[in-house]
Amino acid sequence: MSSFVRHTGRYREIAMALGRHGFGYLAEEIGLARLIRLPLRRLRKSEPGSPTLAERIRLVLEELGPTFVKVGQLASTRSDLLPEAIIQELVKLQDQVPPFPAEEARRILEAEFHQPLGELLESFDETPLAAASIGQVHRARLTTGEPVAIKVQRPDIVPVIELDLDILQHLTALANKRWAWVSRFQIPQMAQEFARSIRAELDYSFEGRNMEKIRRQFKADEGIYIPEVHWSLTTSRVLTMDFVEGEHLNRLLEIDEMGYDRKELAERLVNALLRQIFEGGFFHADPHPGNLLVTRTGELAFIDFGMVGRLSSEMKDHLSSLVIALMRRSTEGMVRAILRMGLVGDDADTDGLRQDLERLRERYYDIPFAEIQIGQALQDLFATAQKHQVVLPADLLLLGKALLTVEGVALALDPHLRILDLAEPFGRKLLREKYAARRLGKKLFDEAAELTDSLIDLPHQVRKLSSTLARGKLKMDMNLPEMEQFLRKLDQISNRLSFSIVLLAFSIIMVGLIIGSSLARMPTLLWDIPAIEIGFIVATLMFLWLLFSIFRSGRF
Ligand SMILES: Nc1ncnc2c1ncn2[C@@H]1O[C@H](COP(=O)(O)OP(=O)(O)OP(=O)(O)O)[C@@H](O)[C@H]1O
Repeated sequence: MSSFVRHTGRYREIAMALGRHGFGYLAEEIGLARLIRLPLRRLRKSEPGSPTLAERIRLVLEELGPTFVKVGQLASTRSDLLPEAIIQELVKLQDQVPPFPAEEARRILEAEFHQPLGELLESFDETPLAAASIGQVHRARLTTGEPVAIKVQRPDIVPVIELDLDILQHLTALANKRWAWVSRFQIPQMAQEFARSIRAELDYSFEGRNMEKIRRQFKADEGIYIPEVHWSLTTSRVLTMDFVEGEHLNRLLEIDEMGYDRKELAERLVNALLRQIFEGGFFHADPHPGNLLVTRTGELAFIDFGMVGRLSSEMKDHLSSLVIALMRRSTEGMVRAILRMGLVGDDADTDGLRQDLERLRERYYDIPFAEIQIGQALQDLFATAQKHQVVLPADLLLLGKALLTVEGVALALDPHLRILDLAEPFGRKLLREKYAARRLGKKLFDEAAELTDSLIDLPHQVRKLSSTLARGKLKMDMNLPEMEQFLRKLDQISNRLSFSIVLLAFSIIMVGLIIGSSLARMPTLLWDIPAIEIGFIVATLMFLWLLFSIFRSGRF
């Protein structure tokens, strides 16, 4: 409320922009017009100039400046929440801002490093290479003669963005009170999440650290180049890094003229992103052609690490289940993996989700596996999840978006690229990690897969059950034969689990004893210790007893 009193002017700008594009009724219904005492006729008088809802949304965001443009760009990754038509418009959002004067950039550099520019740098190009909403990039030379790119933040951009983020939070809260769908679509949480990532972009040292982390991963890889950060000339408002001399990856003609093998470049690009995702668990989340260059020496360079994604080991595990399900073309498996990855709302329609996934599976069925475009397939999956109110974690959507973007760049370089061929070794590694016990043989492997799946699913099921209980919504409509079947299954799982644990313990003891007995033939006689013999007899008896009781129960 306090930000409202101090910043009525900005609230008014927002209400007017909404009105100009035909959304005056929103400002009216959440009570914004009343708060700022704006006559309703001023909100209603203008007819929207653009025909579609999606276009009008983009125009409002563009008009409201950097914070809203960033919010729109982030929202464009939420294909789980927003319809495709809106996403298509949001991806067009560009920061169309003029550069700020070089004089300002010079002043900021001198203020940050407490030295005249002439002492900090050998030279500084006054004309920026590029200007965006948060900052602009200048080419310069260090006193050592080394060429660098210096990203300088716009003067006073932080308070402007902070104010907009405050206002956005206030308006979201008002909307949340007014409409039930606002919380159903998780809009307040989404606004908070966007605010967090926009704040992270405001501190360039975060970007520097992201860049370093990925640079470390590719240190030994001569084909991939991540510029080095110059920390002595880096702060939250200034980022200094090696200058990358090269061509952006969408300059196909120039790339051909330089004599590079486009097919090999495309493969290298896809591999580099897959390595970031699956090996590092930390990836460049915005690999559009403006952020990818091929250098004069043929390396593939990534720049702009303002937006990164992380793949936690839990998510990696779920993703591998999804990969298995996709490979087996199993709708059930896909449903299970998606439900585990996402937040399932009360009104999630799992039957509808299953039916739609079945349709999706049929659509992909005739396409040879290696020709499936993985980024597009994931987008289709996420959109299907969205349709049934399954909200997926932001990092997973960033992953989908990054894959889709790279797929677009790579296919422009080489239209015949088979992305799944490149992804296959990573998928196989994921599976190997998931079922490390593979060498125990196929039977045990399958059993383990099933068991792991049931166990992994347990926390989710328990969470679901406890929230249902908390809401007092548990309906006891299980009849007795079903109950009996359920208990038998539970018994079976616990017997298998006990069997595996005992088998493991027994094997460890046996190995210990074999080592022990070979030691026994040596001069130092450990074998003589009677406790070990007694332990062996007890373990064997316990093992036999457990085997007997499991087989007697007939539920193995
Ligand atoms: N290390 C570099 N070497 C050469 N050019 C660079 C370097 N870093 C940035 N640039 C140039 O500046 C442009 C903008 O940089 P960058 O994408 O990092 O800025 P940004 O403010 O995050 O912009 P956006 O938000 O539009 O992605 C790049 O497209 C590139 O042309």
